[in-house]
Amino acid sequence: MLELRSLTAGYDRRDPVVRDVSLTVAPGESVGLLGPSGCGKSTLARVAALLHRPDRGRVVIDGEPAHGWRHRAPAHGWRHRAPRAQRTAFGVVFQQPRLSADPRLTLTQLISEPLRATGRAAEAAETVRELARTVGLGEDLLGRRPHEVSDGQLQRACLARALVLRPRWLICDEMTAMLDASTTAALVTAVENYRADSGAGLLAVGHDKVLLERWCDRTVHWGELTRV
Ligand SMILES: Nc1ncnc2c1ncn2[C@@H]1O[C@H](COP(=O)(O)OP(=O)(O)OP(=O)(O)O)[C@@H](O)[C@H]1O
Repeated sequence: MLELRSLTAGYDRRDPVVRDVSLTVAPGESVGLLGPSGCGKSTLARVAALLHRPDRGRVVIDGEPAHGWRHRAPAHGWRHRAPRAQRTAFGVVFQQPRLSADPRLTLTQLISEPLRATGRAAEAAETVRELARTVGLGEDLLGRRPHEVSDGQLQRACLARALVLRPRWLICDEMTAMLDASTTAALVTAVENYRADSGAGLLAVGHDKVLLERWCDRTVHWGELTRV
């Protein structure tokens, strides 16, 4: 179970963008979270994936409260305080692949980066080939860098990277917002194939009601999440 309990979060403690929001995703369940632009969906998604520390409230992962969040450490860049088992429980895909892909890496390096970071580089070659097939990325593209591929191709690589550690929870934040209909369908199918195989739960955040209602077991609207 992924439980977001009474979360308050934002960028200014005096004026949080997420206020007392609660949401639960059951194992294997897919939940679509709908809301207008700027309401705080991305912020909530980042808190859920342990990338942004909430001001108040808890994230509870399979009964275990989250212990730490990613934070910026002076002179060290980003550091993660959550235990590895908790942070690798999540695979996250964001709206803009170019902002979340290091331009110096080839797609193979990009996809396998979480394996290298967790001491599993030896598995990279085979796993990347397999995942490239899962997300519909031709092998000829794997040696290219982000500026040499399209947004859709790069987003496929970002999805492959999100799946590489076989997370129990997937958080897709407007994953397909800038993509055409056929790439959207391919990415949604890749996520669903992975979920059917792994039993992972999904929180898909977006503003496309038709897409999320078709994709997910249930959808909730931002306005329903705040306790009254
Ligand atoms: N890093 C940041 N620093 C300060 N304010 C931010 C930051 N990121 C987002 N915000 C503000 O927080 C509010 C919520 O933003 P958020 O991205 O969570 O909304 P959203 O619902 O995901 O919007 P969209 O659908 O447009 O992506 C907005 O008013 C935004 O300007």
